[in-house]
Amino acid sequence: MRLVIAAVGRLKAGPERELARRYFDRIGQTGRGVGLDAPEVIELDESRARAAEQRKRDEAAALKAALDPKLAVFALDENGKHLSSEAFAADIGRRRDDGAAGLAFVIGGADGLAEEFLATADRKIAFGAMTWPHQIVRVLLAEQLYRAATILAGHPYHRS
Ligand SMILES: C[S@@+](CC[C@H](N)C(=O)[O-])C[C@H]1O[C@@H](n2cnc3c(N)ncnc32)[C@H](O)[C@@H]1O
Repeated sequence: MRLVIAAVGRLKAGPERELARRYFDRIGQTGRGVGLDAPEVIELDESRARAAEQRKRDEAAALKAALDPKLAVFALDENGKHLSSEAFAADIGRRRDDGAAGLAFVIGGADGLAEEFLATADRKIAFGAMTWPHQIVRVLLAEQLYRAATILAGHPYHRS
């Protein structure tokens, strides 16, 4: 099953990019045995519109255009649902078993994701109630996807 990370904003060369890449590589290795592909990353430029609402609308349109409509959309949003790592892994496993084409995990830019985009997402997931910078969210997501792959594989990385 495809795993796509779509982000508004580019991750510059540096520690966050390196760490996310390290987890993506590990997902490629562990995921192979449990039917999960190595994540594909799509990075989109932030809109340069003057008004925040317009920037969010532009970014939502760019995300819609960039995402394969066959993918289920998991929006990362601080107002989303708090999930345990086991529940996150179980959801991914269920969708894989149901024959889903793939999942797109969407991270907003400095203004966040537009309400209209969030309203059409299949799931909204929060990594806690606090607001994180998109670079950190990408690393958190990479680690949780790796953890999910290890949970599905029965690998001892995750200890509950
Ligand atoms: C800097 S935050 C956006 C800021 C915030 N929405 C606002 O308008 O002040 C950038 C992106 O990181 C992700 N993000 C930040 N905190 C998060 C959290 N606690 N849980 C999940 N995603 C988060 C979301 O995708 C968000 O759109």
